[in-house]
Amino acid sequence: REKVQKLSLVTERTTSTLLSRQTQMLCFSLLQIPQIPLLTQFPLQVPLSKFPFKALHFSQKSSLQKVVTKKLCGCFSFSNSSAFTSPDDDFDVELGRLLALLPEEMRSRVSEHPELHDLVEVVMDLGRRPLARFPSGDFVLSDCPITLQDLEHATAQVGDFAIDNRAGISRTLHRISAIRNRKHQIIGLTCRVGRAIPGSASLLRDLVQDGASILLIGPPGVGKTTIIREIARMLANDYKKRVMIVDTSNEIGGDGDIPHSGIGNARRMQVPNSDMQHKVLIEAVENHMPQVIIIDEIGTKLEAMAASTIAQRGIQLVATAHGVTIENLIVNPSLEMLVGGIQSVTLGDEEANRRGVQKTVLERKGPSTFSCAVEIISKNELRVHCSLEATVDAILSGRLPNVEVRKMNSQGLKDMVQMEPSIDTSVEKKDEILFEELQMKDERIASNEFISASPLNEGENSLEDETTIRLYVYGILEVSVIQAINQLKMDTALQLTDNISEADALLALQSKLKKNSGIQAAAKSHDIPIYVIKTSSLVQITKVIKALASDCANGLKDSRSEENAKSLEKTDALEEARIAIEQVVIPKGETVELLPRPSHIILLQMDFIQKYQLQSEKIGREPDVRLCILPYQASLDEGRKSSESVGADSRLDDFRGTIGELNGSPLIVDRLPLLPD
Ligand SMILES: Nc1ncnc2c1ncn2[C@@H]1O[C@H](COP(=O)(O)OP(=O)(O)OP(=O)(O)O)[C@@H](O)[C@H]1O
Repeated sequence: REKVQKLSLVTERTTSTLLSRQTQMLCFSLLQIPQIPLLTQFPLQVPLSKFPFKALHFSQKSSLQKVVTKKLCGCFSFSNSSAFTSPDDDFDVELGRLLALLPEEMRSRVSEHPELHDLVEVVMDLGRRPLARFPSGDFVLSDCPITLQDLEHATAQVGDFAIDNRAGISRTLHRISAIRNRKHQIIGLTCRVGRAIPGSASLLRDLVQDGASILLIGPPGVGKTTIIREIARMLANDYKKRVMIVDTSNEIGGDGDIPHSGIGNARRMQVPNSDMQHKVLIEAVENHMPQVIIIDEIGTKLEAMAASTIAQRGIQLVATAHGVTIENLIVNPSLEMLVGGIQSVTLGDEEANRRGVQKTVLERKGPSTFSCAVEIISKNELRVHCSLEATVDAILSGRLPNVEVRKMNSQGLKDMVQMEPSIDTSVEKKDEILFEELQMKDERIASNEFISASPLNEGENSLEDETTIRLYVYGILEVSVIQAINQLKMDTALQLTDNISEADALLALQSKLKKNSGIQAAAKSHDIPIYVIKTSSLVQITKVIKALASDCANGLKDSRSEENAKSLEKTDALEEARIAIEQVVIPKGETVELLPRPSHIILLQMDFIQKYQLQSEKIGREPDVRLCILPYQASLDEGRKSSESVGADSRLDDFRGTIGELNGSPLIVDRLPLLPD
């Protein structure tokens, strides 16, 4: 009822008969905009019969308010119209100037779009259908392809295109970028809607206020210029700083010689062409005594050097650069200077050992140009590195940097999450982890290498502490692995070992492992599962350790323990056979009966005995089946065949005779066989 009463106030000055249903809707909507009380104070000079609304269909209240305001500003003249203006009104007028570049049909299509106020760009390419880009997606503005006349109509209304093929519309923030053919004729236009958005930098207010030099990084179109413009305004108006914008493409301060109100009291220097940006930067410092310098798009080494020089003079610097993360800058030879420069340092043996790293490491060369950096993820989310130097150092040493994730919630309030260097839990995929479990081959068991090792001790050790996983690391910095283990709070459950034979798992860098067949063979012979990562980043290491831990929880450790126990039994059985042969069968020519063993171990013992060219026989019934080593020479081919032909329940005396009959070989060994090497 209250609203209806207000409505009557609004309509009081009009003739009620002129109020169509739509007009009533409009007036009703006006009640929701803050300027509505003012409206009644202004005599309307245009009869409402000329009211231009055909229909109103707006999805969002805010859009509705803006459109209504704009329509009123555009269609009526008020005796004191300046009292009625607001930033929204200004924007609507500016948006109108961009839309004026478009042919009539396109203009009306885009004007009717419910997301008009969020319009990002209009794209016009010769011979193609024009597109309007909204945050929600692209929208075809006309089925008629763009003609040369359409392009000429648009370009005639904008300023001159500079060497970077960008132009603007005077006293607006829009950016018109041209695509040319080989004859330099314009055949395409990207018309970017520029807008000053108060509050777009509020997530960074604390840093701005503290006088931090801030580098904003983000991909094209993410909103860097919009934020930097607001920072310029904030510093100049709210903190009363002397701010100078070096405005290379006139994007921050808008086209024309009078800067846009969006930059507040900040001053702006134009740049004749982008190659001159670094010179204008220095000139700004030398001639205009700024406390703050704002630069959009540092892209070349010269610009980076100029920025670095300015920072050294104690001037607060706020700049943008293309890229997604700090790593992108570190690996960019033109821009690495912004993060302090990177150099390769060779450490002495002692220092490398102390740090637990390779001898050649990457280090930051000097102080970074900016004190902090901000990765712009989206218009509402930023990743803030409060100490850029600490971040760079962390990245270079393979650690995760400290980062604050700042978000704007739906109420426009700041949400802040402090991220300690930790695991990237969003990436749980195991696909980058190549897990390979290598099987022990039985033939290795009978090898001399196996026998000459001291597996009994190893077995004892591995059974000592069943809960601790021992990890052998190859090709990866041990400090990084230790850091990952500590982050996962697994330092008691997982320990590194230098001895591959006592390891439960091998963690290796894929490229390094491929080149070292020795390590692969060692892992095979010790039956160690191999976990491989492609890069030795902390995130990868952390993921692989989590995978290892989960495999262990699912039985790797148990199976390893079983394997160890099995391996121990095999070793024991072979050692028993060796001692029997070397101390009794050969020197004394006597038969030795071995201990009962499982059938697969008995097979290994038979193979082993065969290497001494001796005969052996199985005796007893399950579970007491055992071997007898006979002091008879056997041919390698026949040994096992002959022995297997004998029933397990035969008695020793029986198969002595049987063997004699089968082979017809002498019962007494007349020559000692050669011992294995
Ligand atoms: N907070 C915001 N809310 C709504 N629109 C925004 C916001 N920030 C930026 N925009 C819009 O997004 C578009 C791209 O913004 P802007 O030009 O600032 O991006 P940029 O990162 O500087 O792009 P480029 O790297 O191509 O210069 C513009 O149309 C701008 O008006």
